[in-house]
This record gives sequence, C-alpha cells and structure tokens, in this order.
Amino acid sequence: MSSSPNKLNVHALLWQDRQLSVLDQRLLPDQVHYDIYATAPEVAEAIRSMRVRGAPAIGIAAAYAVALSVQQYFVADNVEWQYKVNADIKILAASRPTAVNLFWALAVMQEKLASLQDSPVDAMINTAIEIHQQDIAANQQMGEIGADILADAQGILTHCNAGALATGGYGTALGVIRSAYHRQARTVFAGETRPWLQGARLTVWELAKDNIPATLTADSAAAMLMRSGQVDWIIVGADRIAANGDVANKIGTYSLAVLAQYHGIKVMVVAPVSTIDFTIENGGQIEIEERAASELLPASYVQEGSLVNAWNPVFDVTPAELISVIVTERGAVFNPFEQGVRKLKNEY
Ligand SMILES: CSC[C@H]1O[C@H](OP(=O)(O)O)[C@H](O)[C@@H]1O
Repeated sequence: MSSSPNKLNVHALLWQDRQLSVLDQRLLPDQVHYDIYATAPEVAEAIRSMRVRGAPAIGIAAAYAVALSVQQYFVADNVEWQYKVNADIKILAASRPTAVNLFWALAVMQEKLASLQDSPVDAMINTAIEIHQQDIAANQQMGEIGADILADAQGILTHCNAGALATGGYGTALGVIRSAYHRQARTVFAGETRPWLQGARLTVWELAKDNIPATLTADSAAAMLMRSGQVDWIIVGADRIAANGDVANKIGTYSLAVLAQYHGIKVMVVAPVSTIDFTIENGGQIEIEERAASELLPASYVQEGSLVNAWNPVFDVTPAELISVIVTERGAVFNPFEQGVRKLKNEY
C-alpha cells in the first residue's frame, strides 16, 4: 500500500537555514539534485527553465523568492529596499504566464509586506512557509474528497505530473490517487506527456517511490486505452481555472476530455482554490504559454536556416462541459458547466 501522507519523501522545494533548495526536475528520474538559491532572480530562472514546475509549486517557490528578496534588501529606516523588492517581484511575475498560483502567491506576499511596519524579514519568511504548509494540507484534504468520489472505481488515467513534485507536497491529482490507493488498490495509467515528459519522467517515478504501481502509456495510446474499458476516471491537475469552470492544464488534457466524453469516462480536475482565477469569466481569457521550438524539435533540426519549425503550446483549455467534477479543498463542484466555480470564492 502507498505510504501515509506524511511519509512520502518527495520534495520539489525545501526551505532550510534561510535558503531555498530546489529539486532540478529536468534531471529526474536519473538524478535527484538540489540547487540552493539565495536571490529572487535565481528562483525566477528556476521557474522559467522548469527546474521547478507545477502550478502550486511555482507559487510556493515565488513566495519563498519574495522572502529571499526582503531578506537580501531590507534596511531599517530606509525605503530604498522596497524598490528593489518590487523589481524582484516583477522578475518573478514574468517567469511563466499561465499558472495563476504564481500571481496569487505574489499578491499574498505583497499584501503581507504592505501590512508590516518594521523588521519584515521573519514575517515574510513565515508567510511563505504558511503558503507551503497550507498547500500540503489542501492537497491532503482534496485527496480524501477525491477518493470519496472515486469510491470503488478501479481504472485511473492521469496526465502530466500533478503530484508532490508539482506542489508543496502530496499532490493534487496524484494526491487523490494516493488517497484512493491508500484505501484499496487501483489500476493507474500515466500518459508520458510529450514533449517535456512530466508523466514518463516524473509521475511514474514519484508513484513508484510511493509503492504505487503505474503503467506508462504513449500520449497517442489514450484513445485505444479508453476504448479497452480499463479506464473509469481521467484525473488531472490545473494551472488556471476560469470562473465558469473552464480549465487550463497541460497540453493534451483537452484531447483526453473529448475522448473521455466519447467513451463515457468521467473527468476529475483537482486543484486548490489558489488555482481559480475569479477575475476571468472563461478559458478564452487564459494566456497559453508557448515554449521554444527547440524543446519539441530533434536537435538536428535546430539549426540556422532549418526549414523545420515547431509549434509548442504547453497548455490547453478544457471547456467546463467536458469536466465531471472539480475538486478543491473547499469542496467539489459537480458538472461545473452548470454554475461555474464562483461559489468557491472566499477571501484568503
Ligand atoms: C498540480 S497541477 C500542476 C500542473 O502544472 C503542470 O504544468 P508544468 O509542468 O508545465 O508546470 C501541468 O499542467 C500540471 O497539471
């Protein structure tokens, strides 16, 4: 059986001795390597280059980065330091555009900073730690809510990595899979998730570390797998959810949802409320990150004058009508297309 929530030893981020250790996920599963960062621009580059990735993990990393910036620049009786911190916040905000957790975390940290009169360093560090710990608690709550919904369902297909590596710990979609597997064995399939291979390199590695068997599938095998009758639920994470319940997530999620509807398979999206962008009405308003063609092209095509280019959007939007349930730490919204997710709005 999988380990209990607290025993899983997979951490995308570690705060130790006033420094941030970041697991370089580009090197997994071959290498478990942490880099230590002391400045916000270093963390921004770690987010941009996907050393750390996953909507909640990006937000938590940004929160720690703001704390690092305040620690680096704060000077008593002098307001100059605030300009430098604000410049760092702008650098962090420019690192990746789609995951709203990044901007949510920056807003929480800015609000906290504005409320402090003096000696803000420890208060800002504690706020970042709270954001981290709240994310883990939310994931464990969502895990139980999602496992209740699954009941005895056997076959699960997940996409990308929405696990401990993408969050503060435990995971969103993988959190549900962990909690469900903790109750009774399930059959778990993981899509490889080209081109960055979060499924092939991260999800199956993370589940194996947690004693949860998983079967890797090519992204293009999803339709045949669903037709085989082995899948009861598609369970995925999210990077930004619009007020009407449209969901931006890893590229390929939309295809899975269309296939799921055709095959009568249910779709569960698992995300903390910090992933909901209540300021936008629908998924058409979500900026979809396009990454370099070189991340998709074989190296031999990446050369001056090559006639081969690549279109590399790394997220897509799944319309609410293709989603059966959105699970958050504040509860589940079934058939989100009916009323959206506005009822989940609450002041943080
Ligand atoms: C916990 S949901 C994480 C979410 O982020 C991933 O994207 P990326 O690896 O590019 O940061 C993917 O969309 C996951 O579902």
